[in-house]
Amino acid sequence: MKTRSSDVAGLAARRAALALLDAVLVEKRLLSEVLLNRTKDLSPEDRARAQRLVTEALRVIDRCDRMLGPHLSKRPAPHVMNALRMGVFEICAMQEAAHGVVNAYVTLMQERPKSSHFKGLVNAVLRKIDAEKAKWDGLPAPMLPKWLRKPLVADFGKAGVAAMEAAQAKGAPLDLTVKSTVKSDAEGWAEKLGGTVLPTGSVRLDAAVQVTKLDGFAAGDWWVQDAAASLPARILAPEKGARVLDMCAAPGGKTMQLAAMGAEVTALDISESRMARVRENLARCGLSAEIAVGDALEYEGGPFDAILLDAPCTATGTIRRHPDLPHVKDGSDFPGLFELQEHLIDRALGMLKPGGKLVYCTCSLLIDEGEEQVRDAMARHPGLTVDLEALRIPGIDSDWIGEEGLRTRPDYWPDLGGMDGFFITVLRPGA
Ligand SMILES: C[S@@+](CC[C@H](N)C(=O)[O-])C[C@H]1O[C@@H](n2cnc3c(N)ncnc32)[C@H](O)[C@@H]1O
Repeated sequence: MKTRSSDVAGLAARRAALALLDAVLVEKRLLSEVLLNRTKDLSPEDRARAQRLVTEALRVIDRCDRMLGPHLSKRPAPHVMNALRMGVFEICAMQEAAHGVVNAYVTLMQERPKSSHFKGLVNAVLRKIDAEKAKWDGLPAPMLPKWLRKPLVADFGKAGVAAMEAAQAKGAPLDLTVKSTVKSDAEGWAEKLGGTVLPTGSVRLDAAVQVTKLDGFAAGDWWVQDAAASLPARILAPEKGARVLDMCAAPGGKTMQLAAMGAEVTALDISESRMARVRENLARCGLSAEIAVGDALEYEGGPFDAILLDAPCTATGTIRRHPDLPHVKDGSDFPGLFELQEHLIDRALGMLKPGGKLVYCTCSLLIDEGEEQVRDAMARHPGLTVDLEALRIPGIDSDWIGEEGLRTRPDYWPDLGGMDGFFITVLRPGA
């Protein structure tokens, strides 16, 4: 996706955003899989703009379709429909001046023979949308697709799911984990970067900042990590020198927390390419860990004082940051993940020293990947217990802790900007 010499300001980013929206909604590709490749010829500013446009539009695509519905007697081809959606999003949600938006999407329609004869439709519909943009604020919050909504309603009720959907539509702020575990350091960085310290110790900034330009990034004084994602390592809280296996480690946020706490960490992951990011992150932050690439189910190591198993999962707890996920997935690969989680738990329990602990977590909203996994593991491993006391760390509301572990949700901390959905527990094998 190249910038063309004839492009007016903003057109290159819009062209890329539209191509990315096509990739998600038509090709069913995750943004993380296509973003770098499809924006590689753009300037860093245009790439950031394209990413922001498509991500924010995806959060409210449902609302864009509601605005468009009355103006379309039949749905046009996907590329045209996506251009209309981007136009509605820019006019209604971003409050951009309509003439610039209309011109941009009409120009983009003209660039492809198959869409060029729809330029009149795009022009006419977007102008009508501009005339009725006041309706936008009254539209209901976007709903999750049925395949995901149904199991969530069964677990959290309709009101619970509606609260999560409202939180997901708002997006996510940017959270940092400061390298030191001393609270005053988090306060110092919050002051320096214009953020706030959250009850659990992360520093929260406005999401619109460019991370790599911030003070402390290059020096590795902190790294980006959602507040909820920082909890498993805070809960594991290793003693200095403890042998800890981070069993599914890449890209390494939790490895770095554990290493910064003084643990002797072995970071294991099946993906060589993702492991390269762990190496880079450790180097940037001046931290060290033993690196192992391989399948955790076949890994022969240990025994360990503690194991962190941040298992591969549906990532449904991160939809506020990854709004492409519900459009790309359909739930068909979920049972395979649940089975893998079960095998990984069994493997982890077999690598612990007597008296050791397993911190199991998933960035998922599904009970099958959290509470249900714990109940099943207890049935398979007589004597296995949940250490609920270990979950009671500063900033954690005791209402979030159930019999099987700690559950966070996107609608928690509503006044602070929410948090990712996670399930975290501490398991201790019997003697
Ligand atoms: C949720 S991510 C881990 C995130 C990481 N703990 C962090 O905080 O940055 C899950 C990871 O599991 C890895 N994975 C999947 N199957 C695996 C297996 N059989 N053995 C080891 N790692 C695996 C994936 O490559 C992925 O990096």
